[in-house]
Amino acid sequence: MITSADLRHRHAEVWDAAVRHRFVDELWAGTVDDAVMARYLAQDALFLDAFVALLGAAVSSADEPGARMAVARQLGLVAGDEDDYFTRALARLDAAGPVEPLPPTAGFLTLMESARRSGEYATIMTVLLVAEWLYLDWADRPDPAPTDWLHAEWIELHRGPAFAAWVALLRTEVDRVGADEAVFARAVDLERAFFDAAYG
Ligand SMILES: Cc1ncc(C[n+]2csc(CCO)c2C)c(N)n1
Repeated sequence: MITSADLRHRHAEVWDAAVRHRFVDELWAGTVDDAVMARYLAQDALFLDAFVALLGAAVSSADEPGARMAVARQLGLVAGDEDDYFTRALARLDAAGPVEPLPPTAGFLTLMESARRSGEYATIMTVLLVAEWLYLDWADRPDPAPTDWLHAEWIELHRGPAFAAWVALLRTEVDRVGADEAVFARAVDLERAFFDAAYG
């Protein structure tokens, strides 16, 4: 069975392009243009809603009580802290209005909906794994944090021991039940395209 480590290795080129994206560099440097940050976060709010639904599907389809409880705990966290950041960030950027999904967002919404409808725990967990692991990877730089809370908190939400433990759980689960490689590759492509789209 293919492991999460193999998958990341096989798709390293696109993975690394996402993790070292201009958006990530600028976020760390605290120099992301407000218009770029607003476009990114408005799209990510759409992403996040489908992501919460997908976490619900993972809770529902888990084949093991310990894993179900761990995913349910994470679902509660996402609905709390992360939602609070979006509310404050979008208000500050004057970007709280409704937006249409750009193509990478639409691609993610389709991928997540199809995983959710499949009810396949392995497929659902593969999408969650890419979304969380790739974010942990870019947020885990040793660089000093930017000073503006708008940038610093977006980094803080994606690193630290609790978030790393959640990613470790996703890897363990995907390694246990078997990853869906096509879904993994599609999700990595979409992560890179999602950063590109923030630049219009
Ligand atoms: C396009 C896109 N991909 C991945 C994430 C990462 N992510 C989604 S929900 C969440 C909360 C923690 O479980 C995290 C880290 C994102 N925000 N946007």
